[in-house]
Amino acid sequence: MISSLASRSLSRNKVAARTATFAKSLSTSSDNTGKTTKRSEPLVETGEWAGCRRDFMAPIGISVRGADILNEPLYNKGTAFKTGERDRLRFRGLLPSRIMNINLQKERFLLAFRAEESNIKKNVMLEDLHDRNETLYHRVLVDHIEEVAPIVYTPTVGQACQEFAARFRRPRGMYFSEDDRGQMAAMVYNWPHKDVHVIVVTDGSRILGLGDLGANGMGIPIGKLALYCAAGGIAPHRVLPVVLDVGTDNEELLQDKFYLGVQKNRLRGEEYFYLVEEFMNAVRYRWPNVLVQFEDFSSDVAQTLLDTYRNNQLVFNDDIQGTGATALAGLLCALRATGSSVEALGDQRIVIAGAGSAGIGIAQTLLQAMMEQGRTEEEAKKAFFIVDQDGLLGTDRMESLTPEQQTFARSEDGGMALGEIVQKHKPTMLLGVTAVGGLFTEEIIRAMAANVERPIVFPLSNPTTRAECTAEQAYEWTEGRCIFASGSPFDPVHFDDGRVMYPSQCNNMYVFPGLGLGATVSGAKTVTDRMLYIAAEALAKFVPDEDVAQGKVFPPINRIREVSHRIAVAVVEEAIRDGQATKLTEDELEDIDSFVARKMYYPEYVPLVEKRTITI
Ligand SMILES: NC(=O)C1=CN([C@@H]2O[C@H](COP(=O)(O)OP(=O)(O)OC[C@H]3O[C@@H](n4cnc5c(N)ncnc54)[C@H](OP(=O)(O)O)[C@@H]3O)[C@@H](O)[C@H]2O)C=CC1
Ligand SMILES: CC(=O)C(=O)O
Ligand SMILES: [Mg+2]
Repeated sequence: MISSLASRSLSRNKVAARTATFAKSLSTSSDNTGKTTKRSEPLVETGEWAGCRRDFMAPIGISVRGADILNEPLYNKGTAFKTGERDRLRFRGLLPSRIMNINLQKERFLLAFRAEESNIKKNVMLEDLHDRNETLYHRVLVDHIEEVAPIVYTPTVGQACQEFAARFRRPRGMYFSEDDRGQMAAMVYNWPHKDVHVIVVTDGSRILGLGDLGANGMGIPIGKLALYCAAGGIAPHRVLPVVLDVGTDNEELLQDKFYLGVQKNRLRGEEYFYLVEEFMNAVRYRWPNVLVQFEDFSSDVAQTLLDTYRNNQLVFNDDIQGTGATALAGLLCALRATGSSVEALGDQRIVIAGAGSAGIGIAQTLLQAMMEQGRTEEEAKKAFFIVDQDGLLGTDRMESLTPEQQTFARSEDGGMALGEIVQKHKPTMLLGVTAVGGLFTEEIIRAMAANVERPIVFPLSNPTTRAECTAEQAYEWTEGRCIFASGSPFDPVHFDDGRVMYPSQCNNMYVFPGLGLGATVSGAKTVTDRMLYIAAEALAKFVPDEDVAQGKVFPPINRIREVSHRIAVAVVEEAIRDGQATKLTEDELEDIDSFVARKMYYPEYVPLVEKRTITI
């Protein structure tokens, strides 16, 4: 598949183009918000990845005045404000005299951060920084993403959501509830930033594998958007986290006197969909080109919402589509690790435990990939064994299955339990998206290992407590033979004989930032299935053979900006092929790598000027 897709990609030598891009990207600069300006002298190469670092920054014109600037996290630089700027912006004397640079500020923050042992307290420290100084916050994320991602994202974000009300200090994002019906188009103007590019919205109904957390689910859009900025290069003033607060069916929250959301049972049926529709119209009214990412909606509404908007608005569902693309990339690399061709995907026997948003999203994406490789749908479907709480999806219960699940229902063995399926059908791949921690028992994993030399085991549920098995268990029960990737990160596993196993993280964080960047900078009108497929292909290609040989089937997290750049370029190219790219000029079309690189926000301090003194 990779080779067939490659032949369809734009006809140019990408390696040569990337080299040329580096030189070219150095002769333009950005105002740190993606706006580019021409410059006559090239910069000195910094040794950093092309497009990431720039030593010239156009000033930002701000309307905030004097001391208020210090309380505005998007502009605040704290002790890094230089003397001239303190004078010019009229807050000289309000900061201690010593002037630090961003690296020293970061060092100081990390010292305290690393001294803290509790991950949830680390999350609070980071959120406090987010609320004080966004540039420094994002710089910490960019430079230390591997260390910090598990704190702002899974697994710690799960606990942050569970304790959201108790830890609430300052608001971030927007909330829309039934009481706001009829007001939403006006309410969106309360958001202080006029150029929003990406919204991540949840209704809190299925937060990771933790169930219905209602309005406490706000932690998820905040965490996802932090990754959009740090990993995907979307500027922080261009993202908006949203909770549709339609109530909760979580009894504990309904009784909790400190719960911050609407304390009623969930809105359902027509009224629910009307509310979502009003929200979608409102955001589209103020920001016509905004990308809306649906996140952690329970499966009874997730597919319907996606189908309602996917063909005429710029939306995607991360749990269905982003996860599908990510899993496809990981499984293609896993095939490489077993010594098989990626074209052998359709020859696999794939058991997916979990038939909800993620399980069916993965199955649909794999099915599409097999068809790209030349299988018919009928042939490709035979590879799948999908299991829910009632066992294998079978044609004997078609009427209780969704249309998407029906595609994968098998005529034999309907209702068969997971363990029996593994014994009887000898799968080569076992994926878990059930949110049931420990579902992959020793017996199941040992049965996989008895049938296949290199079993592929992906327990993808989040957070860590919900993983179907741990990395240590999977490696131990397969004598180190399995290829392992999990939704939340696990540490390397050391065997007594000196071998070290490297678990990978298979999480949609590898896809959504680059996908969103590519879709927004190209001015795409919709997110097509093909864009997701191309994103998967770009991600899979990013993993070098040396890593694959060690069983690593995803790139290291600390290369996520490069991954996002690569995915965004591929998405832009696909948007062009598909006639979807509405924003690109001739110049930009000529060198897409450079264009995308220049659009990526990089967190560093830019000069600030009061708006009336300069026209920006
Ligand atoms: N790694 C990643 O990037 C991602 C991970 N996820 C994770 O995947 C998990 C599921 O998410 P999502 O699909 O949206 O959730 P859903 O609630 O939509 O689906 C869960 C599915 O698991 C099934 N299930 C529950 N218990 C069992 C069991 N004991 N045996 C077999 N199947 C069972 C449910 O069956 P039934 O319908 O019968 O109840 C349902 O089909 C979550 O933990 C989430 O965090 C999600 C997206 C991305
Ligand atoms: C990763 C993700 O999107 C989830 O667990 O829901
Ligand atoms: Mg999710």
